[in-house]
Amino acid sequence: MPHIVHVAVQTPAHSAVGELLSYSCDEALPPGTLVRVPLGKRELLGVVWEAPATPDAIPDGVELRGIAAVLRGIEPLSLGWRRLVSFAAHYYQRSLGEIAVTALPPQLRDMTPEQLARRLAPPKAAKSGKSRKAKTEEGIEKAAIDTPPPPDTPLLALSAEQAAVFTQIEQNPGPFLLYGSTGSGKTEVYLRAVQAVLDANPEAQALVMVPEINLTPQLEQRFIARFVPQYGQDAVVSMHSGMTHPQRLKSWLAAHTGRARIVLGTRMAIFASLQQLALIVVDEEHDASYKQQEGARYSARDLAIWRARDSGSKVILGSATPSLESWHASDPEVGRYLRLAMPSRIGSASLPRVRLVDMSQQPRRAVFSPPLIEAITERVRRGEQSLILLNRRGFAPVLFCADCNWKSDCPHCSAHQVFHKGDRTLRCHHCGFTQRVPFVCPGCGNPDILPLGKGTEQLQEELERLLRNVQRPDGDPARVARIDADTTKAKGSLAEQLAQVHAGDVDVLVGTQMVAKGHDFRRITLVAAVQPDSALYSSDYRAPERLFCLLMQAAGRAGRDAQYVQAQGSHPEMWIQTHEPQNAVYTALRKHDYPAFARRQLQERLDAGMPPYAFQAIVRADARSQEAAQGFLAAATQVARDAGLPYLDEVFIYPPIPMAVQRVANVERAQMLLEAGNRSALLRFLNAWQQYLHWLRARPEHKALVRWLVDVDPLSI
Ligand SMILES: Nc1ncnc2c1ncn2[C@@H]1O[C@H](COP(=O)(O)OP(=O)(O)OP(=O)(O)O)[C@@H](O)[C@H]1O
Ligand SMILES: [Zn+2]
Repeated sequence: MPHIVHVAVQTPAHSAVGELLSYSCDEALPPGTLVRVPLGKRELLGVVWEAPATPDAIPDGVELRGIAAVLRGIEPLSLGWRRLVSFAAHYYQRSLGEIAVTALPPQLRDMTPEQLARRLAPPKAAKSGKSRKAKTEEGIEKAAIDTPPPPDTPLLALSAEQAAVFTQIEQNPGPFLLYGSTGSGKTEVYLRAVQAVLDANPEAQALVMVPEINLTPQLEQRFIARFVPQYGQDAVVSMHSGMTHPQRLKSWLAAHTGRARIVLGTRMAIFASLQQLALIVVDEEHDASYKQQEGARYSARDLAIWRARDSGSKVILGSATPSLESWHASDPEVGRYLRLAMPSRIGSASLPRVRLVDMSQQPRRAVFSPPLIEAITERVRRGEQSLILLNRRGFAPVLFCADCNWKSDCPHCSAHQVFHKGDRTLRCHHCGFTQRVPFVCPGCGNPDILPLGKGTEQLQEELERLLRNVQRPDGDPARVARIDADTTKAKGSLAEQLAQVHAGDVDVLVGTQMVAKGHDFRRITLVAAVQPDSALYSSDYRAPERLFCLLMQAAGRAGRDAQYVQAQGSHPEMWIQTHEPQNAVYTALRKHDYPAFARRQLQERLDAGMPPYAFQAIVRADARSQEAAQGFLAAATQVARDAGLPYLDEVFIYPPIPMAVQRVANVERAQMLLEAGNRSALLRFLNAWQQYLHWLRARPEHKALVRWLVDVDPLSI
């Protein structure tokens, strides 16, 4: 008698197809088995979710299609992994199949059992020339194969603070929030914690997550240097979207089979199949890149907490500027996480002195105040490096005609096109629409169109001009470099540019937030934020938190090497040019007082009933017109009321509003905020609401709707 198996498949987004699809099969397939199943005219990858052990009679009149193929050779995915996927699907309001299939390596989706078998076959004896081929593969492969095995770096003696924290991690179950200053040596604590779990159990695995792997090549290198000599090349694998599909499959298989002991990855790595998981590290846990911003909008940091608890692993969240959520959870009175502090920098390095420059007292229109330029000049002359931070790339955010008021608006978005001087283009940073810069004003023919505002390109040009007569100690002219999304498009270029900074080839580095986080620069003694104020006027209640974080992380790049600073007789400084020197964000920053900043912010959140004291979700609608987008949201609210959905009385639904950037690529966007004092009420309501949203979307009166989506625990509203 045939068996019935229930399979998780990725069905077309928002189709009305249910969670699991049923197929017939001649054998009993254990749950977690990878299969290929027919769906319509296609054949898709699926995961057997439920399968009764004894054959079930197929009810009369029901006809089931058969499983097309079983991907043998891959051990079924564990119950733990399936629980994680189910939880994520349920929590983030997506289908099981979508989460399950997107959590698997892309290459598996199109592989026949034969192709997979070939892929899994043991490699033939290495032929000469093979190592050359390996060069084209990136990441750890490359590092491990191209370069001789890294020497086992001598173990650093832990600082007293590191040692105390390490002991706490050994002796407590966690979860831990490692609140360690910039340069306090958090990485070494992670390394020791990983070492401890691997030592304790010869099969144990650790998952180490970073926000963006390309931004932290140093961390990757430290893990390779520490663990590859001990456990071999296969023991450390990466997982991130910059890898090729074959490379991702390779890492995934290594993790799934247990050959990999350490997985280093970005948010996607949270779904790695790790049967012996014993420790999860989430470095820079405050970073917004842990939240996926399309498709299933999951938070890898939050899933890390869930996964650790479910699998009995330890979890360490680390940051110098924790998210307010994690800070609150680690409040001794709340006690959900154990807070571990490392307030001091390694080697008695001190945090930079913060200097606020009141720009209302400076020459009008100066991008760089004269005292800042003087301070940078001095550092160049002494051979020290400076870092200039501006979170806006391009030359100017908009071009403008003073005669007719023409502005370089994007024809497809409610946003300006940014002027890029390097290639003389106008580019929309929302939809990517690019045009040549017009020679004359398209509105009135005036030849004098002006750039308005500043971007990193302009800062670089301005600095080159201001420092043109300044010499480095070797007599060469000062060198100004820029690192942002525009200069680092080519593969490997970021690593190359960072290497130049580390080598001392650059005196002044201009960059966006890309250069502000994570890097262990050794010779930077001055960091300056030239125009940080705009974030103070944002309507998003998280804007001050983001700004404080960014500036504190940026400050953390200065004066990290105590010996160097002392030998130079230098004093690390963080400069902030502002029109609001009295703003609480800056006064807290001045004292490097994250706890004071957090206390004030949390009080405001408590008073206003905002997260972490309340729980939010956003429903967004994209449509051909703003009216249609808002109409869908209004109808969604109405249908929830008409149907008397459970927990509706505990959820506050705000009216629909246009999004801050209302139109992108000719699509109008609207959103609606939901708030509840209780997380499970919000979730239960959303779960009950979902089928109504699908139903509504299929109605003829909403045919102008392009898509709708739910974002649970949104990061920006
Ligand atoms: N016990 C130690 N003895 C000597 N040097 C150490 C020790 N621990 C760490 N270091 C060095 O201190 C520097 C800073 O460490 P690390 O980069 O881990 O800081 P961090 O806490 O992650 O800072 P950030 O939050 O700014 O990324 C590194 O160069 C590291 O090699
Ligand atoms: Zn656009």
